[in-house]
Amino acid sequence: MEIYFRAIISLFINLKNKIFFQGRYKANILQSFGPGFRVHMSGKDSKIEIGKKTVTRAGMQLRVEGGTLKIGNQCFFNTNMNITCVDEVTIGDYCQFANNIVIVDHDHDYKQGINPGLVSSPIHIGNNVWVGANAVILRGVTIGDNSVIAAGSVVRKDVPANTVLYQKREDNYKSFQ
Ligand SMILES: CC(=O)SCCNC(=O)CCNC(=O)[C@H](O)C(C)(C)COP(=O)(O)OP(=O)(O)OC[C@H]1O[C@@H](n2cnc3c(N)ncnc32)[C@H](O)[C@@H]1OP(=O)(O)O
Repeated sequence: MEIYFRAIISLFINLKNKIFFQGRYKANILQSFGPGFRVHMSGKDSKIEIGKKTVTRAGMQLRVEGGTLKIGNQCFFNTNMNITCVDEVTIGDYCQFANNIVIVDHDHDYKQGINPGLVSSPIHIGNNVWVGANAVILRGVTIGDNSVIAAGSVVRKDVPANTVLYQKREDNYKSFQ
């Protein structure tokens, strides 16, 4: 029952976004958007394309300010997924995203003093990529097909296809008794 309810809500969300953002928002009608799915778009060049059968849990936020965001078919986004795009972000088919993931394709150009501009570069995520909880994917990164990003990683460099990225941390235990 819930699946049909979600499909109907998603249809309305798509319709609202299509009317509001006109040709700049394209999404297949077959989606299952969770509560709090939000699209923010500013700038006439902003574009969002979403393939079919996207499933999102609560709190997915897509913010595009002059860039292009493309999400492929049959991707799953767990709670609190957050994508901010001023340049280009592409996600392939069959990708799985865990909770609290941030994808951001720009930095503040902090070396330029107060109120700096932005520096940006595209992010490309291949097909069948699994991203663990609390990962942050930074500008300029390409993640190859079938790769895994371990929970808590900050992805700053390209990840080859068919690999697991994990960033080792040391566990330290100090007794207080
Ligand atoms: C839609 C959804 O996805 S919902 C489910 C969400 N689930 C998650 O977010 C969980 C994500 N899972 C992980 O991060 C796991 O730790 C995995 C998948 C990376 C483990 O992969 P495995 O191949 O089994 O790795 P394994 O446990 O053998 O660890 C290999 C090494 O990586 C290290 N490692 C594993 N995970 C992490 C991590 N998240 N951060 C840092 N280091 C890690 C291990 O300590 C180990 O180091 P060692 O070789 O010095 O002992």
